[in-house]
Amino acid sequence: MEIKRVMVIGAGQMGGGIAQVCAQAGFDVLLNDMNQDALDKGMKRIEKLLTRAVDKERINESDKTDTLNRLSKSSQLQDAHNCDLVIEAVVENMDVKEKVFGELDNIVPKHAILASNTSSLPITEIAAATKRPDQVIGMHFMNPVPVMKLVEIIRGLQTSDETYNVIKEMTDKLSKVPVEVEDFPGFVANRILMPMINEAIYTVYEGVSSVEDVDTVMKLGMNHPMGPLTLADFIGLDTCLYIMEVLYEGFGDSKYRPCPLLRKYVKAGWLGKKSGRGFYQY
Ligand SMILES: CC(=O)CC(=O)SCCNC(=O)CCNC(=O)[C@H](O)C(C)(C)COP(=O)(O)OP(=O)(O)OC[C@H]1O[C@@H](n2cnc3c(N)ncnc32)[C@H](O)[C@@H]1OP(=O)(O)O
Ligand SMILES: NC(=O)C1=CN([C@@H]2O[C@H](COP(=O)(O)OP(=O)(O)OC[C@H]3O[C@@H](n4cnc5c(N)ncnc54)[C@H](OP(=O)(O)O)[C@@H]3O)[C@@H](O)[C@H]2O)C=CC1
Repeated sequence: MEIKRVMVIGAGQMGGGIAQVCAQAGFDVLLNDMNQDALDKGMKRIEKLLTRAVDKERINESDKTDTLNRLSKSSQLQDAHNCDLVIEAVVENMDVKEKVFGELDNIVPKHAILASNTSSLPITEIAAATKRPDQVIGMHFMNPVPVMKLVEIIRGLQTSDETYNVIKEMTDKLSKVPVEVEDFPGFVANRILMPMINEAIYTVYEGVSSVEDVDTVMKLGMNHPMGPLTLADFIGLDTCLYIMEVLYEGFGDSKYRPCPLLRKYVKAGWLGKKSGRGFYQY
């Protein structure tokens, strides 16, 4: 099966990045969000990043124009009726994802593949919301999508070899590096990363050190490009909390309990960079 037309659902920080790299790789892309404001902001951000790439001479003006011409906005799921692949990047919530996949299953053509950019939720369960579980797969991009090379490809229990091979080939075309991962909570990336971020939050919560100092320790001591609390703000504290909850529930092990300070910040609406306040102010 050849993929030509792609819909990306959710015009947040991940959906926008995924739509951009797909359009840059030559695919026709529909960026979908039910929130018109998010859609407009997502498109503007893509344009800004492409302009920056032109300024840095990584692409030329006509690459930028061609990429933008391959991108369109969509506010209705029905627009997926002629797409070969849909990549979902809405909020990290199983009920919302199941609803989106259930609806998509009745809209997209028979041959279409449905992928989720979920960072931790079981692909097998998302697939069960459709009548095509063999054509459902996890395609977990890293943030910021245009910069990070990795894509975790997660096979659900019923994902077919054909679906896996099409998505692996697609990932290669996006100039990303695929790593095949089994369907377990948090996959590989977040099973390792998120407990580290949660522990950094506990370190502040227990008064061991300040936010700035925890970040400095990990930046200068371990050569991490960002300290864990800056990274948590960058990912989104809501997303960090949802992932910790998936790990905690999925493994039933207290070592994954989310730090109460993380819960408190999310309840306050301090979601990190995207809301203007998290461990830092933006
Ligand atoms: C939660 C999950 O499910 C999984 C995840 O994604 S976990 C998060 C994984 N990501 C990380 O760990 C990111 C860690 N941070 C980094 O690697 C770096 O700090 C960074 C790449 C984000 C920024 O790098 P930096 O050297 O500090 O800053 P800067 O020089 O401004 O940026 C480097 C390049 O990245 C680009 N960039 C930075 N932020 C960007 C963004 N949000 N979107 C697109 N491009 C971005 C810049 O344009 C720049 O490219 P050019 O040099 O070509 O202009
Ligand atoms: N942040 C990160 O670093 C990473 C996140 N992910 C995963 O990517 C997904 C998205 O995360 P992220 O981009 O950070 O989140 P954001 O909050 O930035 O964006 C989510 C977007 O999806 C929209 N949305 C929510 N529900 C629906 C729906 N039913 N239909 C259409 N659009 C909807 C939201 O609209 P509104 O604002 O109106 O709610 C918002 O625009 C999550 O599953 C997350 O776990 C994966 C890798 C890294």
